Amino acid sequence: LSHVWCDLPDSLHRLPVHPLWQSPLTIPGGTRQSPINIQWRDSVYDPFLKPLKISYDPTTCLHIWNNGYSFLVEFDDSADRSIIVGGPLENQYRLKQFHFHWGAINEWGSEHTVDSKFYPAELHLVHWNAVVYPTFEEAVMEGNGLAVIGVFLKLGAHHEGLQTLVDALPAVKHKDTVIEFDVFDPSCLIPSCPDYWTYAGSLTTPPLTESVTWIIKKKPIEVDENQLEAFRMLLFTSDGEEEKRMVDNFRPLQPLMNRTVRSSFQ
Ligand SMILES: COc1ccc(C[C@H]2SC(=O)NC2=O)c(OC)c1
Ligand SMILES: [Zn+2]
Repeated sequence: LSHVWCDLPDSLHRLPVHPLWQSPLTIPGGTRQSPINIQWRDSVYDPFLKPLKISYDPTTCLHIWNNGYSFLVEFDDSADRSIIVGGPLENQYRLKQFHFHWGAINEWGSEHTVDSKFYPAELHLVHWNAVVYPTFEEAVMEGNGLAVIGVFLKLGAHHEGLQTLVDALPAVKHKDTVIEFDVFDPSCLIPSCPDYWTYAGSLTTPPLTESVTWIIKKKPIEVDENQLEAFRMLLFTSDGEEEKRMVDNFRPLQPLMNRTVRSSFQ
């Protein structure tokens, strides 16, 4: 795919939301692309799925960074201090970063859909298999390299835990800005209900590699309108460039192809 990216005129490469990224493009020959629609009635209960065990150390939190696609909260992943284990996973995986995808309006914004319904936003907590692979970059290229927990956000009550994050966003309004963010426990963003769906998929931004075990929580978290609006005030563009609001940073749905979505619940 790298040849596809490099033979586009530079002007195209510089678009904040790369048309190829937004297109229904799947990796040529890709058989496990993400995101997908989760058809509840087609998911298969797997009694052998374990509960997902989440243990994050809030002091591993490093900074918030606007990378021009989303805003990322990054963690110190130099040791097994913030990890997940169990669920569909064979190994434990280390937390590297979390970020969100959202829409310009509340009618859409999530990457995955449930019975073709969009949520206004979706949280992705990105973990990598440091048991088997020496670096994150290598894990990104391997079928069992990454595990991403997806959490849907729905419009409702104010979310206290999210607000500490929202209060920091004006400081990372522009692409390539970063601020220190040194104590945050992302488990406050994960519903207490243990139910999830899981399937084999991919990154949803370039390099789109098919290295992600997706764990999508059944229950959404509730956030209020002001908190969603705070996401929409971020910019794709750098300071000094013509402002483009950071909205609709989600990839189109990809074909399920020969995959089954399993559920941890009946
Ligand atoms: C070079 O490695 C990468 C590149 C991009 C992402 C972020 C993608 S993947 C996802 O779930 N959502 C996103 O926006 C990544 O995350 C694991 C890893
Ligand atoms: Zn994502």
